[in-house]
Amino acid sequence: MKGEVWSQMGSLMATIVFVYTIFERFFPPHIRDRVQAYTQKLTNHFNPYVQITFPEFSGERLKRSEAYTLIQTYLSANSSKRAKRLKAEVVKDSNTPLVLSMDDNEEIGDEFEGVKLWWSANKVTTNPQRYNPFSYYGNSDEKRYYKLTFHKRYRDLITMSYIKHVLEEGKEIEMRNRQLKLYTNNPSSGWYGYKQSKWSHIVFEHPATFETLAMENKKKEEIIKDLVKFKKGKEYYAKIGKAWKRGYLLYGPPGTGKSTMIAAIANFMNYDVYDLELTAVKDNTELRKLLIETPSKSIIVIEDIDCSLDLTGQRKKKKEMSDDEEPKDPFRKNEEESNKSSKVTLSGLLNFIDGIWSSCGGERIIIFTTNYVEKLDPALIRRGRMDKHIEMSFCGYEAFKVLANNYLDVESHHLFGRIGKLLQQTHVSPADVAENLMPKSVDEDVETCLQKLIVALEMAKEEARKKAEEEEARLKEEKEKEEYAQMEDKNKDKRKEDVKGNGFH
Ligand SMILES: Nc1ncnc2c1ncn2[C@@H]1O[C@H](COP(=O)(O)OP(=O)(O)OP(=O)(O)O)[C@@H](O)[C@H]1O
Ligand SMILES: [Mg+2]
Repeated sequence: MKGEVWSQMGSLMATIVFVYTIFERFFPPHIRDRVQAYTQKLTNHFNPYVQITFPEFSGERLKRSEAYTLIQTYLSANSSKRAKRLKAEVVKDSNTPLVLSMDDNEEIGDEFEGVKLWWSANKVTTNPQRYNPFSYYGNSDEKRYYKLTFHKRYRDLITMSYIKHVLEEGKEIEMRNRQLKLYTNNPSSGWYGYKQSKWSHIVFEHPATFETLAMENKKKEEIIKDLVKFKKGKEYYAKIGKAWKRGYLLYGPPGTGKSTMIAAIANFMNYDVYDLELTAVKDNTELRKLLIETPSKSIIVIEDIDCSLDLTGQRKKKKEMSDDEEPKDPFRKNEEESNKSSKVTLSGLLNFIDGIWSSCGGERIIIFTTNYVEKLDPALIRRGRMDKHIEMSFCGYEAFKVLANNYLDVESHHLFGRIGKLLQQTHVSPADVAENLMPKSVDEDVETCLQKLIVALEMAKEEARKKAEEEEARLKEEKEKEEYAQMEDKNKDKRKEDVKGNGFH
């Protein structure tokens, strides 16, 4: 309350100044100036406290001040336990539906590096009679502001470090509490229409976490450590002179959890996901425009990179073929023309990943997924571009245990041993295992589900065995055919030789 006492003292001084100004017309100007200077000095002498105000709406009052909002967030986190009168607000796009902040005319203390300071929430009503029902702000003459009071001895510390700390902390809390979003790129034909933007979004509510992700523990921990290091790496990246970004390549057969892993990363990092559909991007310029709009703390995802445009050189071949033919159908011609103009190239993409563009915004993760890592251009996946290659493989015993825990709430069971052995002998994806573990009716208990999985695994094993046998038979047949052909060739040659020999004699 010390701050409040001094601020009241300040108001008293202000009143004295006010009284002086009423009488000012009775004094000649040079005496008036002197009196004012002395009053100011006197006030400063008695009041060693400095006050800074942060109004809710500054300037044209069109936009709520960002500083005010961040201070409110910071104080909400710190004040809701201490302040006695709180204000509850429903905040949009937040995980916490109700945000508590201190009410008008409340004051709370804070401490920074051992220095005490006070925050108060204030409101002034300049013209209480005038009420504007059309105003966005309700009563347009009601002005709110936060007031920070501290001893003038700490002026530098507070203005240089504390306020920065409050704003950063406020931002951090805001990021933590916000709802994640999943963005997808709009086709460029609609970019310039009414209210259209390059990306559209929905709330991202995927429940996947690293805990529910089925993969070997060692591998999982390695990825988590990598992510934590990246998140804390702002100074490090600045020091080594690299853009603050990291690239992951997730590869593996279908249903092994690549998309699930992306969701787990987004939830873990608390980043928005930008799912980039390359086939809807016309050319490199558009690609650049899209990527430049992705902000900090985001994950840019390009799924099935091997199927996206001419990154692997295959689409290019198709285009070259269609150049020679003259399409008869006018609609087809249009389609082919748009295909021709679809020119997102590997170098365009690499330029973004590596180039100066990538440094705009900072703190970004780029994830590519593919089912066929061997098809990708080595330039795309070399280290430095894709910093980490993560193989998502078939379901092993450890992964199965995670799934059993997720789907059936069991950590051990007498059937686990048998399942472990079968998993060693087969190649099934976690998606297939999960499908069998999921109870399909209320009568299915743990035992039934595990038995169901055993049957499925045995079938998969049998199928794999049959396939292997068929493959072996096919190879054997091919070899026999080859040997037969070689023998035939030899016989032919021999016959020719014989004919030649007969002719000479
Ligand atoms: N490793 C895993 N951990 C937990 N669940 C998994 C895992 N792999 C697959 N699943 C389950 O299987 C479903 C399909 O997995 P997901 O979509 O992540 O596979 P994917 O590797 O992206 O496949 P695709 O290559 O076809 O895109 C998911 O909804 C999830 O429930
Ligand atoms: Mg997928």
